[in-house]
Amino acid sequence: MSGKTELKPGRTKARSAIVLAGGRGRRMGIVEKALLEFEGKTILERLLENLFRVVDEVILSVRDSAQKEKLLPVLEKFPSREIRFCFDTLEDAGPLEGIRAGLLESRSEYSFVCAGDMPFVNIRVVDLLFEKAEGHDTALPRWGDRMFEPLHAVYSRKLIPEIEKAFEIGKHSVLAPVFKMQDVVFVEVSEIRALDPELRTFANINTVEDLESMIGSTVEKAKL
Ligand SMILES: Nc1nc2c(ncn2[C@@H]2O[C@H](COP(=O)(O)OP(=O)(O)OP(=O)(O)O)[C@@H](O)[C@H]2O)c(=O)[nH]1
Ligand SMILES: [Mg+2]
Repeated sequence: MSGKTELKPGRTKARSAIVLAGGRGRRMGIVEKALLEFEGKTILERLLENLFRVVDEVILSVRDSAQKEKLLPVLEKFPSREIRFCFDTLEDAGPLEGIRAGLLESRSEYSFVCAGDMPFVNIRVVDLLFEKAEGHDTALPRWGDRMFEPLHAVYSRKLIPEIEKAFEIGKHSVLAPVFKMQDVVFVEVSEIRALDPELRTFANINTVEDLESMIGSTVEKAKL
């Protein structure tokens, strides 16, 4: 473990992050959303910069090696960081397959999972989720009774067998295996708001207009 992270320099337990990037960005017209660029940086570069302030390694969960090649140039900006790729086994099975591959690759008991189309992930919120998850199975943000943020949560490795079981019975929703775990800690959005008043940490970009309205300027689409 590097021990170089900013928020908890003396931390002894390794932390990983899994960035899901294997989607096809269909709503945007098939683009690599992680490579959308604004104010001189891609979403992926922003995410890596932020995440490495609180985790020791980042796993990029992609669909295949062709996609890996497209993301590789961003990694050149992080020469001393531990960044690895993992690949889907099931094709087009959605984020749950990406999470499974990521957790299998992770060297830590706990991993923060986020979507690769979240440009504003807040490291203090990530740190809070790791703290809440410690000694439990997951820390899952919750809005009121029914809405959750399963693509912005900390999971223990115990999720892997639950994902396998979900696939066996044809379930692909991320929440299905999460709710099979015994000890889920819910983190209320009101608590997260204290660290990130506008809750930008959860913002994900599904259309170019989403992003342009958030940043108030135009966005460059990466060519495929
Ligand atoms: N590894 C992996 N990641 C995925 C897969 N499907 C979606 N994701 C990722 O999960 C996150 C949430 O997915 P969506 O917002 O639906 O993204 P998307 O699938 O690229 O976009 P649409 O095609 O427009 O639905 C994104 O970061 C995706 O890259 C998949 O099959 N494998
Ligand atoms: Mg999305």
